[in-house]
Amino acid sequence: MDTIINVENLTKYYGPLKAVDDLSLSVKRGEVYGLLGANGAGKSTTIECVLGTRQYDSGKITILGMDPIKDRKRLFEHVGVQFQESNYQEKITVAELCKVTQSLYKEASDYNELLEQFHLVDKKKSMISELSGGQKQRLFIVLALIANPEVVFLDELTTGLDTRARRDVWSCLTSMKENGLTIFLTSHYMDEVEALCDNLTILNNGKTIFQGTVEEAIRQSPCERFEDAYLWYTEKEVC
Ligand SMILES: Nc1ncnc2c1ncn2[C@@H]1O[C@H](COP(=O)(O)OP(=O)(O)OP(=O)(O)O)[C@@H](O)[C@H]1O
Repeated sequence: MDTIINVENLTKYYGPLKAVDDLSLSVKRGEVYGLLGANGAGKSTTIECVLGTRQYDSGKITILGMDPIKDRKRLFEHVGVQFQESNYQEKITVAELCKVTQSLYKEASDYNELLEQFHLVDKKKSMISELSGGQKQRLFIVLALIANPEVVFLDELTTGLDTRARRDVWSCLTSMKENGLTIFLTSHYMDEVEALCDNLTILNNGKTIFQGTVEEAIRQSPCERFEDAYLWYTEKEVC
């Protein structure tokens, strides 16, 4: 299986703060990879470095065989990113935003199909400002997938979604994974990580404190449940 993302000894400082400390990880094609850790652990910084939108101090990153900084333009043809709300103007309809996004890519997917999959078809004519938090979140995932990417980055995947919507997003992503999509995600929900992730890294203040599968995380801790194991790794909380 080929490697889609390879990070070797990544270190990133903000002034004196070491936000990412000697991180190495590797993501294979068709894998769902989770980057976990409390607020401020260094997840977003890592994603930005991998995408080439943030300079780093040392280490080596390859994504789809490219250097994220040198090949940033070419890279963006093959990568989907779930941006957060503040990046969009609100007085534009869902269909208009999808169309604009589609026009940015050479090999875009049919957004109508994606809107259907993510239960947003009946919102096509709605302004972004009229969507609920959960509908916006689902739209951001659709926008990330319009590029027909080989790898998609989903930051805080289902924050703000209700239980039904979370399950629907999980099943859509699982079927996309079965079609070969590689998914790199961050999440604060351990049930989601258990449901989706093949492999994961847990960060704590920029340092890697666990790498492996959910099962390995449980096995290498004194806990029986993954959520307890996660807290044991990050806070040394007793199971
Ligand atoms: N632009 C910046 N300038 C200075 N410090 C920053 C900057 N961005 C992030 N940091 C700091 O770097 C550390 C890692 O932040 P980062 O946003 O990568 O964490 P995170 O794991 O994504 O957190 P969250 O779960 O809250 O999104 C934090 O201590 C944060 O305050």
